[in-house]
Amino acid sequence: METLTRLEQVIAERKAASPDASYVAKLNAAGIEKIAQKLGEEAVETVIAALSGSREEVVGEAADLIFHLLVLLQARRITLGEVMAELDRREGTSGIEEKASRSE
Ligand SMILES: N=c1c2ncn([C@@H]3O[C@H](COP(=O)(O)OP(=O)(O)OP(=O)(O)O)[C@@H](O)[C@H]3O)c2ncn1[C@@H]1O[C@H](COP(=O)(O)O)[C@@H](O)[C@H]1O
Repeated sequence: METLTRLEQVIAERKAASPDASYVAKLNAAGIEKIAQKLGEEAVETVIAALSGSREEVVGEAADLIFHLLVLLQARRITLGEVMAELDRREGTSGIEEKASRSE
C-alpha cells in the first residue's frame, strides 16, 4: 500500500515535467484517450501473460497495469484514497450481494 501511495505522489509530481524527460508527462500531454488506450493495452498484455506467460511476465505486466491505472486515475483527478474507500465499503459484503446492490 505504501508503494502505491508513493507512486501516486511521484506521478503527481512528474505530470508537470517535460514530456521529453518524463513518461508520465508524455502520457498526460497526449490526453485521456491515450492514457485509457495504454491502460487497455496493458490489461490485454496482463491477460495474455496470465494465460501463457511465465510468473515473471505476469508480475511485470501486472506492474505496468497498476502503474497505468494510477496515471489514469490521476488524469481524472481521482485519488487512490477514493478507490480504497470504495473497496473498504465493499469489505464484508459477498461479491454476489455487491453485484446485486449495483444493479438496483
Ligand atoms: N512505474 C513506472 C512505469 N511502469 C511502466 N512504465 C513505462 O510504461 C511504458 C509501457 O511500456 P510500452 O512498451 O507500452 O511503452 P512504449 O512503447 O514506450 O509506449 P508508447 O510509445 O506506446 O506510449 C514504458 O515506457 C515503461 O517505461 C513506467 N514509467 C514510469 N514508472 C514510474 O513513474 C516514475 C516517473 O516516471 P517518469 O515520468 O518517466 O519520470 C518512475 O520513477 C517510476 O517509478
